[in-house]
Amino acid sequence: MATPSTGPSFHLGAMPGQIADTVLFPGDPLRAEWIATTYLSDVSCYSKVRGMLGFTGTYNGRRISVQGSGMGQPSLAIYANELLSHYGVRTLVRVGSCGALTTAVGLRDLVLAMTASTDSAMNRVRFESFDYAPAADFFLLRKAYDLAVARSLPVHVGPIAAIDSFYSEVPAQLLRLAEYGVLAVEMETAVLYTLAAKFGARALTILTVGDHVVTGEATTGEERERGMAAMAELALATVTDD
Ligand SMILES: O=P(O)(O)O[C@H]1O[C@H](CO)[C@@H](O)[C@H]1O
Ligand SMILES: O=c1cc[nH]c(=O)[nH]1
Repeated sequence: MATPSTGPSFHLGAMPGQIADTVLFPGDPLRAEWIATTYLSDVSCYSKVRGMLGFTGTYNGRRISVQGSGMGQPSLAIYANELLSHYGVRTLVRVGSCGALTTAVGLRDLVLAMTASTDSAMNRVRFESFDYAPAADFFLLRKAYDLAVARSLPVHVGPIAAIDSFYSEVPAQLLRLAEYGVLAVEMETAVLYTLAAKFGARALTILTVGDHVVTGEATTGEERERGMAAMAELALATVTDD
């Protein structure tokens, strides 16, 4: 599907130029609104198309946008494609929630996703039988890790899994992934890293543990919408600390 060459893209209501080259990218559009209104100055909402809110403002003098991606790889891929190809975005930092797969990672800890395995068909279609390995931008990852350590945040770096089914029919598969060192599960990062690579852009996923697959602990919906300050502040520092 082509997107118009001028004017707004198919799924975002912004004119070219209204979106910054650096975008924070939460799944939840209300988390996007919370981050934008809490941390950015001179904020304007550039898109409400389908309720997938997007905002641009400034942070420490730098122009930053915050865009909801929706849940799952097909949804995120629509917005990532348009941000990268139509609006010239160069840096995407997903700020999401995840389920921890190991007791080494606690509720509310941060996880920086080094790689993202997936059961999604999106890359199988793209690469046919070849198993592509979606990976974070090394420099964003290193910056985020160093800043997290300097802030004494509970941070973990490692592989995650981006799976299509929140309500998995094969929970044993999550245990198998954990045996192979996968720290956490969410639903978007494999295609985010793939599309950033395709467009020569940088991407990183920073996650807050919102529930624990092993212990059954969980945060509230309210906290997943507006209680992820450490993650939002780390993401903003990562993209503005040169
Ligand atoms: O909190 P967000 O960023 O939406 O991320 C996680 O939460 C959603 C599932 O509840 C999925 O999108 C998953 O990846
Ligand atoms: O995708 C997700 C997000 C949070 N918790 C999970 O178990 N899965």
